[in-house]
Amino acid sequence: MGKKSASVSGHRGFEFKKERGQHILKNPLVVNSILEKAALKPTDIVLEIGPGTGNMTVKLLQLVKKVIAVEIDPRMTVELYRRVQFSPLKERLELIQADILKMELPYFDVCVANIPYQISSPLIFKLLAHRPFHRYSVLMLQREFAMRLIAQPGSELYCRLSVNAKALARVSHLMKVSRNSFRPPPKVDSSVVRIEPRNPPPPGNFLEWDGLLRICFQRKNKTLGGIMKQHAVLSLLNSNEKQLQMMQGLESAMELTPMMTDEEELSKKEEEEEDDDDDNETEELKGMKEKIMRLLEQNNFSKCRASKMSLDDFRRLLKTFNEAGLHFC
Ligand SMILES: C[S@@+](CC[C@H](N)C(=O)[O-])C[C@H]1O[C@@H](n2cnc3c(N)ncnc32)[C@H](O)[C@@H]1O
Repeated sequence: MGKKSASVSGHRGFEFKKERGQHILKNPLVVNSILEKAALKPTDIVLEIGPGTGNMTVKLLQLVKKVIAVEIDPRMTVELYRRVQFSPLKERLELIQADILKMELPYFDVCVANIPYQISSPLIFKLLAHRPFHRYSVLMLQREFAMRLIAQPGSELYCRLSVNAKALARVSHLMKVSRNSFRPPPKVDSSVVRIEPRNPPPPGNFLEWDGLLRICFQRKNKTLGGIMKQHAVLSLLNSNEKQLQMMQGLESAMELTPMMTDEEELSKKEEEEEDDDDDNETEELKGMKEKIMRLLEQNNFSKCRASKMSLDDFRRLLKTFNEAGLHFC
């Protein structure tokens, strides 16, 4: 049972839980409009996340071959099952009681969902990382979050999420939905967006890409020249560079020399540790700073600010660093 303040009395007497984002779409015109814009095919397998009491699910079942509905709240799954149990449409429904963030996603063609807003970000990236690719997702999101997803460079809402979304998907705004279309009404307005994964996905290591964006968007209006000379950034790039050089050295040593015994390896490590000199660190970071500033200057990045940089600018920035042997993870 949720806290009293976090629950609202609702459908058939049970309480809607705010912490589960339980805002039921009560306006059938909105449901119809979402489904029309979803342009589903009769052969589609649809993943619905958080079917709740099933207002959208019963309509989806009439349109497609199969609906896989994943709902965390057992009271909702019971309610949804009750609605379809005597209908032939029941055969098309696979109802799974689970936390969508903790389960392995099944195969699906399209995802259609009025999701709990608090899981928007991890859920979208989970959907985009899922293989095989789905055609697209049609999701109800908090309006401001939706606007961040589609924000363009220079807009106030442009952020790391906007760039990552553009890198991995084509996102379009489908419709606005007012808070009065839900029961209980949420405190924010909503928007429905269509998110189509880019297939093939962008090449490269996503963690490194995201690492670069995190740094650039720490202060999105500060110049890259200013951001990249921070101690934390210099140390990160420096230790990644050292690690990479060590691994490259190790690879060539393994190619050229016969395997050392464990004892030989241990004594070599001890010798190396004795040679280590902490005072070198500041000198190293100074060198790293000069290297980075030169790199930014030569490639016209020093005065750039993340808030105004396009997807292509960030791609070029990462390539510039990587070609100089510098990595963000
Ligand atoms: C905004 S309501 C939408 C209900 C219904 N689809 C509708 O439009 O009326 C979100 C639903 O997602 C469910 N939910 C919340 N967190 C979830 C999670 N992690 N995994 C699966 N379902 C979740 C809630 O219990 C709730 O039924």
